Amino acid sequence: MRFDAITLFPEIFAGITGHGVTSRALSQGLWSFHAWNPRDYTQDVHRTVDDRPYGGGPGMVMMAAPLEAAVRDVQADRERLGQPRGQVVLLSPTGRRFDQSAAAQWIAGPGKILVCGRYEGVDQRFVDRCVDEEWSLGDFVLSGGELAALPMMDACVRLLPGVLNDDQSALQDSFHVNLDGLLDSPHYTRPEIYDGEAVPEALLSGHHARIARWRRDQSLRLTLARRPELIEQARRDGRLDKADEKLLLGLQG
Ligand SMILES: Cc1cccc(C(=O)NCC2(NC(=O)c3cccc4nocc34)CCCC2)c1
Repeated sequence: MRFDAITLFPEIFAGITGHGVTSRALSQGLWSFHAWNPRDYTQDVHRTVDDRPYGGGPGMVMMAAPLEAAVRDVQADRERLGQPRGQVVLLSPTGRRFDQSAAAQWIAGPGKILVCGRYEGVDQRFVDRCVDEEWSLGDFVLSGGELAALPMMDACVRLLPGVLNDDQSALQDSFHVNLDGLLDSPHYTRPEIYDGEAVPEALLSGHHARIARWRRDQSLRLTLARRPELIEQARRDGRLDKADEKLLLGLQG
């Protein structure tokens, strides 16, 4: 899988290319990454990439020409290497909401060309001419599209075969970080007593059935409290057993 990013701040991508499982996967050739800076595609001495918005208003807008020139260069590079074209994605607050199923869709394809906006956004003529899809990380204000691209790329790379080892990928199965769509139960590690606080006794018992029951109960309690809609979904999917329903009945009264 190949990711390309069109970005004024390529160093931001060190967040995943330089650290952790995604960095190792990169060096193992399980995916590849190329950053392309629109500033390298300017013609003027000041290397201008932004300008004031027509119609007035605050801030600046990224100009179409440097962005388009960068995208065309990426496409030429992919073509030169005999790689498939790949969709041009604009990270944007007006885009489709990214989620785990989107990550699964993305890795099924040849790899996206991610256009990261800065300032107030990008010239619409660039969007109309070059952008195939718009995707959003969520409804909040960000300083740049890079800060949405990173988590999306991370979610995709983790799904690639060979990136995670077996037990890590077991956790990876459902995006609630839990095998059955509920929120994960609390985690503990050494020391057994931390500043006077002990580890729940069930986890020290060595009884696997008892440990599994404790973890399940904790997941149900936490999910009921924070994401009750996931309980309903699990119920509809028939993923709650009698013991689960008994506990929930006790909690919901
Ligand atoms: C809710 C809202 C409404 C209007 C503007 C903004 C806003 O934050 N505008 C600033 C920019 N935001 C994003 O790119 C961005 C933001 C949020 C999620 C995203 N998912 O992908 C890219 C994303 C656009 C150009 C530079 C950064 C946010």
